[in-house]
Amino acid sequence: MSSSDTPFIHIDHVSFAYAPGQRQILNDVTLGFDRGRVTAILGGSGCGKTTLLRLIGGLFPATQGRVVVDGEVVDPHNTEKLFALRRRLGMLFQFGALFTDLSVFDNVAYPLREHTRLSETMIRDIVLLKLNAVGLRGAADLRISEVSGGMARRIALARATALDPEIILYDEPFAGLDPISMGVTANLIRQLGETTHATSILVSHDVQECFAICDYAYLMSSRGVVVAQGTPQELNASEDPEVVQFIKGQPDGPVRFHMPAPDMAEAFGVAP
Ligand SMILES: Nc1ncnc2c1ncn2[C@@H]1O[C@H](COP(=O)(O)OP(=O)(O)OP(=O)(O)O)[C@@H](O)[C@H]1O
Repeated sequence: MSSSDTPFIHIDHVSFAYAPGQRQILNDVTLGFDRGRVTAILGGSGCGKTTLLRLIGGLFPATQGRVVVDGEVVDPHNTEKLFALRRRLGMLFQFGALFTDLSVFDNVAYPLREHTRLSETMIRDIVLLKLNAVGLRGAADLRISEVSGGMARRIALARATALDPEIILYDEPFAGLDPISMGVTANLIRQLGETTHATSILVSHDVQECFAICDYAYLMSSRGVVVAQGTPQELNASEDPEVVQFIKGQPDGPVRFHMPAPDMAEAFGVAP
């Protein structure tokens, strides 16, 4: 969050557990997302990044605190408001989640057919425009089984932006991609944000890809707290050992590689 004003999307002192008595995934976290900016939420596996996206999308209520989008508190129990919020959201799921039995064209057309009453001629024009924006207009008639992983991610991007969302949530957009496809996807996320003025939030553990395209980033830890935040330049310059360890991908540092576990000898039932 670059200013002290209330941000467009505000996660305000949120704590969260999936069920009463279960492990607290988020512990009093506060994050802000400015309108029209690309903000990254970084952190190791299981630290609650996807959970944060679920709270923004109203899939679960915060246990404590509140999630505010454009001045409205997100309330999963208020179906009408939730529906209105979801119309403003585009979501790129981990690994794309395309319909494998549909063509590329039909995948991108899907949200338009589901959520609008546009004519097929209009839908065709929009789909081709969206595919063109990701460089895949020529692939419209292919089946999903015929496209590469990198292409699939771009098709998923075209689908996520089909309804011109104001907010786009990206869950691990670089997972499983080769370095070239990663770079292409990263640039597309930036470009789509710039051309549509969407507010983009991406969760990832690919630090350098995110730093290349984001305006601001939060670093979460496995304790379910925000350990650092700032522009990529600020975070790159940080001397905080936890930040340095995460950014440089070092195995040793304040964050332990091994989860707490019984002694090896004890676990294997052999005498020490
Ligand atoms: N529906 C659920 N019910 C109960 N626990 C869950 C549920 N979804 C996730 N969790 C747990 O919540 C924790 C945080 O998960 P989350 O998916 O938010 O992490 P993440 O940072 O996105 O991780 P990754 O990078 O591996 O996707 C994990 O320990 C996970 O096992």
